[in-house]
Amino acid sequence: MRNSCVPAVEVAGLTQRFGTVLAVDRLNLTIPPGMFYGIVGPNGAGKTTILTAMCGLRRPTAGTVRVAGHDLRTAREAALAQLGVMTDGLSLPERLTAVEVLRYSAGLRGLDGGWRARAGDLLEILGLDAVPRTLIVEYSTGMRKKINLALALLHRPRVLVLDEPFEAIDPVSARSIEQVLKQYVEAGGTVVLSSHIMDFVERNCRRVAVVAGGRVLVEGPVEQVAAGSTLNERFVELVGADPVRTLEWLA
Ligand SMILES: Nc1ncnc2c1ncn2[C@@H]1O[C@H](COP(=O)(O)OP(=O)(O)OP(=O)(O)O)[C@@H](O)[C@H]1O
Repeated sequence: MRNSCVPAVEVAGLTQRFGTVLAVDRLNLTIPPGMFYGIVGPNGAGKTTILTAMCGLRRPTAGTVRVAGHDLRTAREAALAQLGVMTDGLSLPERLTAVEVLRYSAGLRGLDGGWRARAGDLLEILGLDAVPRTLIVEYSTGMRKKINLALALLHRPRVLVLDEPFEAIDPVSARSIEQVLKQYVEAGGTVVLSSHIMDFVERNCRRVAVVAGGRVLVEGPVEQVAAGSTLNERFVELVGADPVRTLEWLA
């Protein structure tokens, strides 16, 4: 049985330096299980860096990350077993087809035969079943995103970490992915995602963290963070948007 008291993800004092750049600054986040959680922020805010540390893809300068109670430093294997990850930085076996990649991943993870039915469902929902012979190397950006999502879900992880899941995804596929994520959360899974699509975050996420300069500006239930405006308006207000001066040379 899943322990509903243990946070799905707990980030404490997370700090990431890249030379002189302080990308994440002593960040704390606690994400309860069964949560649809959004991280938003302007370009360069630190979202990808936070999610990368959350998935154990980079060892942070300081701080700890626990996934379903397992510390990524001291119980890495147990923590990673709970995670499904979709981020652009992951490399794929380029000379395989979608089914072959999924079979390869199922083998690496030692999954039982149930993976085949799940793979079939995922490929159908994501529209990748229409190109069964296409190699990954021939995939478009959006198709790569979709196969990464299928790989992230194949082993039925407890926590799904998605960096910009809708970037380069067409609107029809985006709707399918949104429905899959909703089902996943309804079934008790936790989604943590970064996005610039405020409508999506407002529609689906129960809690949101607005980050800038590697720090959390505000965090809480989406309606509370939006504080009577749309999330988009509140975001602009929090992050600060200077008026754009007139560019005479455009005339
Ligand atoms: N590998 C790296 N080496 C050096 N600096 C990095 C590296 N990765 C990120 N940074 C810097 O860290 C800061 C945070 O970057 P990050 O990619 O996490 O932001 P982001 O919020 O995901 O931005 P975006 O919305 O544009 O994707 C930026 O100043 C960026 O230049």
